[in-house]
Amino acid sequence: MTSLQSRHIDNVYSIATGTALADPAASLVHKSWARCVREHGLDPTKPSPARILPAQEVRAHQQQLEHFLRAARAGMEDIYRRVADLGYMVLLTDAEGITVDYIGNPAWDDQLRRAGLYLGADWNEAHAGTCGVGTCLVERQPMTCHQTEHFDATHIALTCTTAPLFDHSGKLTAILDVSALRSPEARESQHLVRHLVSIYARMIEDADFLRSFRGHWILRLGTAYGLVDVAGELMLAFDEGGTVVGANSGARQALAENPLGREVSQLLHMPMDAVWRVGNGGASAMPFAHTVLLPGGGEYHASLLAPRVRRAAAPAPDTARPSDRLPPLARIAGDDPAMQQLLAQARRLVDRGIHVLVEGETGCGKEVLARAMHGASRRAAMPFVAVNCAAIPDSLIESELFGYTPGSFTGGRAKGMKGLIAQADRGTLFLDEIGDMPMALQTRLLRVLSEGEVLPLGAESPQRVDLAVVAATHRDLSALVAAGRFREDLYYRLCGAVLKLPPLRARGDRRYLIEAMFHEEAAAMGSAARLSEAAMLRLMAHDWPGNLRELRNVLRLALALCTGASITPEELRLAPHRPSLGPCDATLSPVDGSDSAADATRLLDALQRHRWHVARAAQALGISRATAYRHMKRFGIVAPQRG
Ligand SMILES: Nc1ncnc2c1ncn2[C@@H]1O[C@H](COP(=O)(O)OP(=O)(O)OP(=O)(O)O)[C@@H](O)[C@H]1O
Repeated sequence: MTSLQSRHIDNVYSIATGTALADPAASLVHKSWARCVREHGLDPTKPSPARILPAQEVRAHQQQLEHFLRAARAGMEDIYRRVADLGYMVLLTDAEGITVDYIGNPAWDDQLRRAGLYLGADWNEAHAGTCGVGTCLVERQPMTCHQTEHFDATHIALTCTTAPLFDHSGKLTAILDVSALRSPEARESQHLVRHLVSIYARMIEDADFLRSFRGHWILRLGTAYGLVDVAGELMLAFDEGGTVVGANSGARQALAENPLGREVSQLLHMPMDAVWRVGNGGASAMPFAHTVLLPGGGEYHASLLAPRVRRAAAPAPDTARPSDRLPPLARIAGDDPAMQQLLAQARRLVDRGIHVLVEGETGCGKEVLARAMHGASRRAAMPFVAVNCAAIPDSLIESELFGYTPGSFTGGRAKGMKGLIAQADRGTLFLDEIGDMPMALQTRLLRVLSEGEVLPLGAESPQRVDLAVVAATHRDLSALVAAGRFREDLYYRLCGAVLKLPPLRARGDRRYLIEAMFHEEAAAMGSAARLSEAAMLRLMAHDWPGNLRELRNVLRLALALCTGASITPEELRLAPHRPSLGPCDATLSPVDGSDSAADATRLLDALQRHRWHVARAAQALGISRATAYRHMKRFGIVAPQRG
């Protein structure tokens, strides 16, 4: 033992046992010395050699951190390149203090191994005494343990600088350590190393964070505008519903409260559409950067990273607009406040086992909303089955919905048929025009919803079904209940939550809708035509009724007729606003006689022009097929017999 080691042992002994006064400046170290003696039962007079675990045990520790080690390795190699010439080596331990990776100069292999700066070395304070790794594990903050600050006299030649690494939930996962066998005596010589270790610890954490949440949306916030895309200091990962599922160290520190499970919009005090627009570029002059003020103070620039796993699996076509990358629900509206409120509500309902009723005028996007809720849910990969209760003749609706067993139904298929309800099992059942469902079937549907079982016609035992149900109506269902035409118990069962979709005339995001529909129509037609700004302005200013289908038809027609590179206002066939063939219910919304006559003529005319193809005629009129059928019934229009 050298005289330096003897003096060191005396010093540690007197401070750790309280016979000498601890130095407040070295309080972290002196606190640890006391801990080593009192809690870990270590004896400073008996230095012990470094403990290296056998290879098999090391592998078990490495396996626990398998994915993390890959991200860490890249960071370790990078930092090693910077410090190798100065005589340092780099090691990484797990949360128990076991060295799971290391990089050092192979020429010093023996010395490094003896000193414990080696793979498998156990640097837990309980065994190794005060040291960079062990004490950092206790204190959870970057630190330097320089030479005689070590507890064990074996280690007093070393200098070790460490920083803790945390996972997305704040759990300590590893310690990054940069150590040297020899170093200048002055502790200050390690300042720069300390900065480097802290920076690389954050970089490794963030690389691991980005890897872990590559299937999620990641909002990055940084104080330097030009750097936020490459190095967001704060990162929040969230799902399509806007719920935070991960936060990096920077975000956890800046946000004070635990962000996990909170809604990103609440946390940052910004509406969800503003969060999506960060990724979308919005109308901002700075396409990818937006400013966010954190509740606790501090102004940050933001950038939004879309999920990369899904994009790799289904690459977006070149023609995709930025909004095509948005989650399903965010895609259906622009910055209309009422729509944003409705979408926030819809997001909260997804995957909650609550049946949803969507109310809105005909053609205002009820099915589009239902599909988006399905797309945003855990059921997205399962079927979305849309049933238009008004379009299926009363005589068929029962067998279509519930299915039937072989031979149970005259005129049915020999093999029987799986009903639409069973087809929607584990997915979403969309019941459009629910107000048109016959009373007898309402009773059967109620049983499906309350018992989660469906009984096909002719079957003896029911089948279990797991359904998310979205029902839609353009009628006032509560009035139908009051009129005794809709079962009250079914009404309450269906409207676990009611979403009221505004009509087109009330929407303030027309530019967004027009762009979205134009893009879809142009892509479907393979057209490269653009919509001129003048045409866009004309469309935005038009006195639209409630129906989005009419808008789509105008765009489709303009694209079909367009001969140049862009569509001019003159190429838009905009009908003057007139009452369209609207809801049709004699008791609830009586239609004035003259309008009825005009409606009947227009409907007949459209049906004849489209050779009695009801769907096409309905499309030309801007109404749904179901609405067309209802009006046909109402006016007594019957298709001529074929053949
Ligand atoms: N957010 C949207 N973006 C683009 N197109 C939309 C959007 N919402 C609705 N549409 C279009 O408007 C038309 C009508 O939408 P949808 O069928 O969802 O309405 P609906 O209310 O279910 O109609 P109905 O009452 O007739 O059943 C469709 O062509 C649809 O693609």
